[in-house]
Amino acid sequence: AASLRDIVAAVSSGRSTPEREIAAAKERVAAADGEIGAFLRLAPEASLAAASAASGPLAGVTIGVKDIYDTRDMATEHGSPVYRGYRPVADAALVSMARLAGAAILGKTTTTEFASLDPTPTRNPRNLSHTPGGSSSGSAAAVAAGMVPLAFGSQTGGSVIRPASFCGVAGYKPSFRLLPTVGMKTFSYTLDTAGLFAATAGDLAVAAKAITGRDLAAPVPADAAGLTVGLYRSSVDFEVRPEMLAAVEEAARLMEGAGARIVELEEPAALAEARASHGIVQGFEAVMALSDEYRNHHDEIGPMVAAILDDAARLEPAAYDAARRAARVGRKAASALFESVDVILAPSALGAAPVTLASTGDAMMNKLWTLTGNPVVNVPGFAGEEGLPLGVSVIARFGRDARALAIAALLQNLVTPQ
Ligand SMILES: NC(=O)CC(=O)O
Repeated sequence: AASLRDIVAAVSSGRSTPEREIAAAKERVAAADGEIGAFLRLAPEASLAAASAASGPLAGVTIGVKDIYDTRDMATEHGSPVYRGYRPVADAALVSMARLAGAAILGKTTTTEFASLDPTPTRNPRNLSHTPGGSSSGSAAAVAAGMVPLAFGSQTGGSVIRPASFCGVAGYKPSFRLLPTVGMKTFSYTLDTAGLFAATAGDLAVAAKAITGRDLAAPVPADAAGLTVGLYRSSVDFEVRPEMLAAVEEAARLMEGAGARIVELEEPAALAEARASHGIVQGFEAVMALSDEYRNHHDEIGPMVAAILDDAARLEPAAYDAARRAARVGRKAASALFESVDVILAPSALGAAPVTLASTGDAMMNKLWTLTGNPVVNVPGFAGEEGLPLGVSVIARFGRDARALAIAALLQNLVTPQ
């Protein structure tokens, strides 16, 4: 299927029209989604007709939106029976901004309940016996299957970068709060981050620029001359499968071959402690954010999210405050890392997608960077066992999203030359 940039070029040149792109996307969903299950529902014809007449930098670009984002024209159920049939009055901010940029919100994609851990029925398009990852399961799968060129996800632990890695697509977890989470169901209000999926890092940059109006589509360097790239050695690398460690090494070798200086970065203790504090921050805030659902619908919600809330309900405020202090110290340590390197390379997941639909995998490789708020881009194209994809994360200093996207695009060009 055509990439986002191909569609934008075709529509702006008159070779295609938004109406044709929307019809083609609907056909792709009808043809592929029966066995994948990425979409929950498609937008009403009136909305798609309005999008067919839209103009703007994303005219003709169809988007799959994770069903924790409010949509004015479709039910928004948060992956939960508690919200069955729930109809918001207004679009979430990011949805509204995408419509203003001319995009067509094609439909809602599956999410784990409240964007936590209870898996959806969605399958990995690369191998249907494997999980697509979570919590943005349908968004990653819809892009990986070529149904839509762009999808919205979110990350509180690893819910953009991990499914992007499992499904072999580019994923972007922006600097914390770069994209608004207004109208997106809250799980943890100091962690929840709106994110994007597309075929390539270049497509992500064009989408992010069009939606935000920020100059996030910086020119992609022809080579890595002058770049210093940190090869991150975390305190939990013993949990990473050898094939993923090899993929990160390959990414470093490719960058070195393109002129980068590679330096090994041992994880500072402050970042190991910050990673260990993520669960306490996440759970304590989720018990408050979901207080009504937890108390009035406890027996209806999924067993995994219920267990997380049961555990977190026992946390004392002092424990949460200590975890927040560790997070703040971690953010300072993360900032110090970037005094010596331009970007960091690290695993996007512990390995390839597990051969199960009963779990969406483990956020171990992602949750630190969600907590520190650094921009992360998953670069697909590394090959794991059984032909399953592996992704490598390009991580930049907080606020340097254009740099993260540009260097990720460079790495992607090295991994899979265009
Ligand atoms: N929402 C999340 O990020 C949870 C996960 O990593 O699966």
